Amino acid sequence: MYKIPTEFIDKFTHLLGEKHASELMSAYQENPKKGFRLNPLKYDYTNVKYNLDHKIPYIDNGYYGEISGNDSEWIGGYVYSQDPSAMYPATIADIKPGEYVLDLCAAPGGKSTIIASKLKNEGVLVANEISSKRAKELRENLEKWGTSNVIITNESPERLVKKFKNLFDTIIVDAPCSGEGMFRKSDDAIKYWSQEYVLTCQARQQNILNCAVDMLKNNGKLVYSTCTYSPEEDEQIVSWLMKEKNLKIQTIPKSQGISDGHPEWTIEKFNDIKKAARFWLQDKIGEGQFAALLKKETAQCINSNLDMITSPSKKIRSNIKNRIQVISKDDFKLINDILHQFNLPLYLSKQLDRAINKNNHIVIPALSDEKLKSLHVISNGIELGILKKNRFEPSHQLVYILAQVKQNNVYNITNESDFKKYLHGETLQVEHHITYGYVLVAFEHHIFSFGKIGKDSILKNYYPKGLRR
Ligand SMILES: C[S@@+](CC[C@H](N)C(=O)[O-])C[C@H]1O[C@@H](n2cnc3c(N)ncnc32)[C@H](O)[C@@H]1O
Repeated sequence: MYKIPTEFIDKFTHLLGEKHASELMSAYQENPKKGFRLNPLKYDYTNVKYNLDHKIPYIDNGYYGEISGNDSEWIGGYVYSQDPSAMYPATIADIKPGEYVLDLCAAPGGKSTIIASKLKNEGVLVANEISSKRAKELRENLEKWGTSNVIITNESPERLVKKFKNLFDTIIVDAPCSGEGMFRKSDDAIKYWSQEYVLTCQARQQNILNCAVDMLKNNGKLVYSTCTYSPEEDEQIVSWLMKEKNLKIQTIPKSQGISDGHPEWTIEKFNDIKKAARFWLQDKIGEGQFAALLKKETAQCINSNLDMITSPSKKIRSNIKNRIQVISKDDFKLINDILHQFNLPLYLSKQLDRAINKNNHIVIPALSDEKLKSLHVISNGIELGILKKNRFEPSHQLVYILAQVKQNNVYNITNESDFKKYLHGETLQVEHHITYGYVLVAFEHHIFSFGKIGKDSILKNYYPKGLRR
């Protein structure tokens, strides 16, 4: 571990006093606290090999413990590894199915996977990430989670706000920060720390939040969180949101070990800043975290552009029709023949008539393409598969969605060595299998791929090349 900068130690000794600062500095020398969450969107999701005795109190399906990236649970998207404190911010807005939610700084997807679990495939989640490299990881994690109602964008907040004024019920800004709560996990966070960097982060956070507030609808909820301790990036930002943006801070549930915010670390000293939450390392419940919930209460009723998004005008509708190929009767039969070899989640069956053909990719969009025009959209809703000469090939994304309901057409790999071979891209010799054609492939009952069994009893490998290991 890198040496913690003296300037940082002095700053927190001044803020916390000798005793608490020294407790914090000692806690930096201990091992990070680990946690994981099970995925309630999957069928039989508690059927995992982990010890579930140590529940994290504030989060559904969250547990203290460690998982491995080689586990079938991880590979199939049945579990997500996450710092226990980092699970907290996405729980405080009490998101309900059907809401329009924006996760503005979303990669790698820790908060977005919680939001998707809460939306239960109803409503819309826009998961945005400014870095294109990190946006790819976000997509992989959200697909594995089995999300159907998500739009992944790779955009700056400034460009998003032009499209999405006054639209969202809830926005999460899990802001880029100086990472003082991550010193145990990341040497880079220590290496890059300086007071100047804290102030750079503060300015960036204000820019992001300026856009976020404009994208919230009246009465909308804003979650602001960081994994840092500096008041400049935490309480002072919340104070600025209250004073300059007129947002109202809300009471949030705090289980044992979660501390209050510090009004005395701001100029305005609003007593309500106490409603914010802090996770101190010395309280041993997770890594460092700050979170606050605020509400936008504007006097006048602002028209949201939600209507335009959900039901495009006649003119727009006809433009969309011109650009998107209608699925022909024959193609629809090809698609249906494959899909109906599996059990479909009810919401998917109900939406099949919304499927469109975009350059032979069969997609059920979460939002109309017209509204997303000019944004860099990485994915929008569900891709069911691709039409190739007189056949339909189901997409890998569909695997994770089908895993939400009980499936019968599954080939269960029975030993770890074959599991590894399949992940590597090899074919397998199957025994005693009566079905031919597409099957879902599982290990330890965790579905993670499609495969295709031929008359020669060979299971052809459909695990995507980009994921093979
Ligand atoms: C703390 S991380 C987000 C973690 C994520 N919410 C999760 O739970 O997995 C902050 C993210 O903000 C992104 N970011 C950096 N600068 C940004 C900016 N100016 N606007 C929006 N996002 C930015 C970073 O690329 C990073 O992925």
